[in-house]
Amino acid sequence: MKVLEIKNIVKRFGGLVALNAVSFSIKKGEIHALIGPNGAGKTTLFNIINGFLKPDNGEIIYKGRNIVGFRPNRIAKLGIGRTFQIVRVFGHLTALENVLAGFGINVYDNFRAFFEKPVNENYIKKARELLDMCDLSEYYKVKASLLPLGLQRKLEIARALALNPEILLLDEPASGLNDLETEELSNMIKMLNKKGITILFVEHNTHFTVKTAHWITVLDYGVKIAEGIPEEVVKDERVIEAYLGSGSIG
Ligand SMILES: Nc1ncnc2c1ncn2[C@@H]1O[C@H](COP(=O)(O)OP(=O)(O)OP(=O)(O)O)[C@@H](O)[C@H]1O
Repeated sequence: MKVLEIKNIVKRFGGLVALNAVSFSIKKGEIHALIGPNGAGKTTLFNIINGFLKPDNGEIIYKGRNIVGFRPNRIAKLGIGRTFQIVRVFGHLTALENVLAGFGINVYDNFRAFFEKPVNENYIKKARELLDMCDLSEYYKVKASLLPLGLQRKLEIARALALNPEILLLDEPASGLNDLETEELSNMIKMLNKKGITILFVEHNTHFTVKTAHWITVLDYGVKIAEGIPEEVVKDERVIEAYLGSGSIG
């Protein structure tokens, strides 16, 4: 069953066609990777799915409706969460406060209210559960800026989970992580997926991608050039050529 359909998406920046009629769909319960050389259009597509950018053409179908034009907050509330290429945890807040902040507009009237209102015990309990799920329980009192990058990425995921997403978009989750952190993150993503969360991630790390994803879609210069199971996609001649041409094999 399709949970998200990307249909004929076109995005231009001036004369540059960043996405040229890209179509593919994400099945419920899968871990789907979106890969491609630098400048292929991956982040642009993420930003379109999340409502940060509006495409020039095409539709994003979620829960039976076209969400193009919806604001990012509305899309997040509908069930599509995300993390960013450059980690965006609140460095001056503790790990627990970061997850509490993730409950966001569902709990607080505005961001200031987060600091002014005493937090309901139930939300603290729920936030501790999310930290626990992301192997962060022992760090709940630690300021986010003091955590190593691998844990900051997990924290960003824990915060995104606060909105109870059906689909989680992860932008280069393994970027900057060492081998051990990368493996832990891969295991965590698989565990979240087993709990029922559909995952779409963008990644340059081929090893991580092949190990983690069930299905891979490949973009090159804004065009979908291949899709399939990891073992087949990495052998696809068009894919190898695209990466060799760019000089950046993951
Ligand atoms: N706001 C913008 N204004 C102009 N051009 C842009 C903008 N955002 C992206 N582009 C261009 O669109 C193309 C696709 O960029 P995008 O960041 O989506 O690629 P990517 O596949 O995510 O690359 P990377 O792997 O390097 O992050 C690139 O040529 C980029 O320079």
